[in-house]
Amino acid sequence: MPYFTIIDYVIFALLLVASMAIGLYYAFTGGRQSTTQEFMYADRSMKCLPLSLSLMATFQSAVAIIGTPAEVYANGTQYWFIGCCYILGLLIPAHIFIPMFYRLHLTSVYQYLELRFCKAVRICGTVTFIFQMVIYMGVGIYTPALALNAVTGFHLWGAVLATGLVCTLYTALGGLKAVVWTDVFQTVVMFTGQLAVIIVGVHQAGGLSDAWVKVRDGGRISGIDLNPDPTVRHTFWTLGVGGVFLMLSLYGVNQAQVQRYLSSRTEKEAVMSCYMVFPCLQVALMLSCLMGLVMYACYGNNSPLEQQYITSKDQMVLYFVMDMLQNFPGLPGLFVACLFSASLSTISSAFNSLATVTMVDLIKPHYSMTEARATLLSKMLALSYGIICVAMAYVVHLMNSSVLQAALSIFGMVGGPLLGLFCLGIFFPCANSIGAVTGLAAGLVMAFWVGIGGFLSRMPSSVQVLPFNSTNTVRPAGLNGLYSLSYMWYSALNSSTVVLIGLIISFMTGPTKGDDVASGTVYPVMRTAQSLLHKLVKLSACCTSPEHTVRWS
Ligand SMILES: CC(C)(CO)[C@@H](O)C(=O)NCCC(=O)O
Ligand code: NA
Repeated sequence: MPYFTIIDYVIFALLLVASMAIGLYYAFTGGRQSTTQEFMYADRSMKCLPLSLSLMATFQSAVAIIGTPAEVYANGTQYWFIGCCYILGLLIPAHIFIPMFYRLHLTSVYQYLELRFCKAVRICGTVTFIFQMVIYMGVGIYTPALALNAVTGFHLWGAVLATGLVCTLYTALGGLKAVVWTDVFQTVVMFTGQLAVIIVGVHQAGGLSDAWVKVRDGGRISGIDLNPDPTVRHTFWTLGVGGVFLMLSLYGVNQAQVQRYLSSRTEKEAVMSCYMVFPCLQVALMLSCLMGLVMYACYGNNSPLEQQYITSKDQMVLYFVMDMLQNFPGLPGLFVACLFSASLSTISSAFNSLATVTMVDLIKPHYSMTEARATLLSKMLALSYGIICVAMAYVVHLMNSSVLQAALSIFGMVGGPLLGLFCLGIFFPCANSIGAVTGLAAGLVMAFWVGIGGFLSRMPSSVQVLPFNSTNTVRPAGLNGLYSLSYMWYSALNSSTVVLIGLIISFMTGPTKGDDVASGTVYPVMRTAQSLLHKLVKLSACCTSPEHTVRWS
């Protein structure tokens, strides 16, 4: 078994110490985290560069660092096409969601649901979000610890507890300012670690051109797959189009992200930060896909998994790092720091946003309290979610699934219906509260039906039920067709279900009249389309008229 040197331990410890120091710095400077405005919204004074790095870091955890290379190693670069969905997936939040939420001056994104519908819808939204983030942070904290344990024998629960403790402390002490600035620092560590491993890996594979020949001959460079079959896991359509809905649920209506938009100094800066996520995400995606290719260049088809050095795909990256970097003391430590950086920046955002919604949406409306009291309680809430996170890690420990698919499925199954709820409110003025609640419930039922059905039907035991050789040729029919839907479509399916059912129920129970909708809570689709068309007509007239006037006058 590969081992860790003292330098590796020191680098890993430095990451935790530096993150803690940033937390302490923001606990004792500025307003000393004495108001909820500072603790939750960094006094609404953030600039766009740190915000954009933090926005990217929130949903980029060890899951992506470990899962993406494993995916690319096994199935080639098709997954890279998910980068296409970042365009619409960020433009729509930047021009529709952010301006609306910013102008409403919300205290949490779920307050929108109360303004547009009623208090009950707000609470349903909040509870759904809490459910989503609690599961996700369990995956986030468990993933790096498990990989480290499997490959180096590092104590599993020691790693979970150490990271959980440090992260909880700096989040509870330093508030959103600490969360954002540790995200910035951790992003730098994350990129550096990945880049170092890629460079050394290419070197081990015999240089760039050799590495290229190996991955090309191994068939790992995938062309664009335009197969319209929605059951194929990764095609351009599932990734580039299904992915847009995933991105909207994460970057458009997720509290962790909206909280960052709301904490920027100006609306313009909030929109800019969303734009700047685009290059950051592309770099992150590129690094993790390249890592998969480099792994293939080094191992070819003799994967350590096949040779039984490891027991699951998700241990591959760390095994590769320990295997290739044995002679570079410190580099394994740097990569482990990179893995944990990715996860720390995710769970700290989860703690802070969970504490915020619990306070703002569930507690404050029902109990009046002083500002000092509220701030103290928010810090206690952040601490409690830290403990819940470690407990969730144990729950994830009991399940057993590929981490990337697990995380993205959670986003689709719980985040998808939430996205649908917001879209129902924003784009359909006629939707009413009963429609919203029923729609959300229907979306969640659909999500768990298809999600769990799909999970069970892919279990090894049910594979044996199917006749031999027929799995590839016969398309699954009926319910099995639904169960085999690519997990990349979950967000789209579940959000559309909410909108559809929401509209049907609204019409049955009396649609909301135009005048009854609170101002600023509905996006004027028709008006925007008209003005866009108008501009387009004017523009084309401008381009063509000079010649025409010359010719015809
Ligand atoms: C959320 C996306 C798809 C955005 O590229 C990506 O960061 C990803 O695959 N994340 C996996 C989940 C995680 O890293 O925790
Ligand atoms: Na992260």
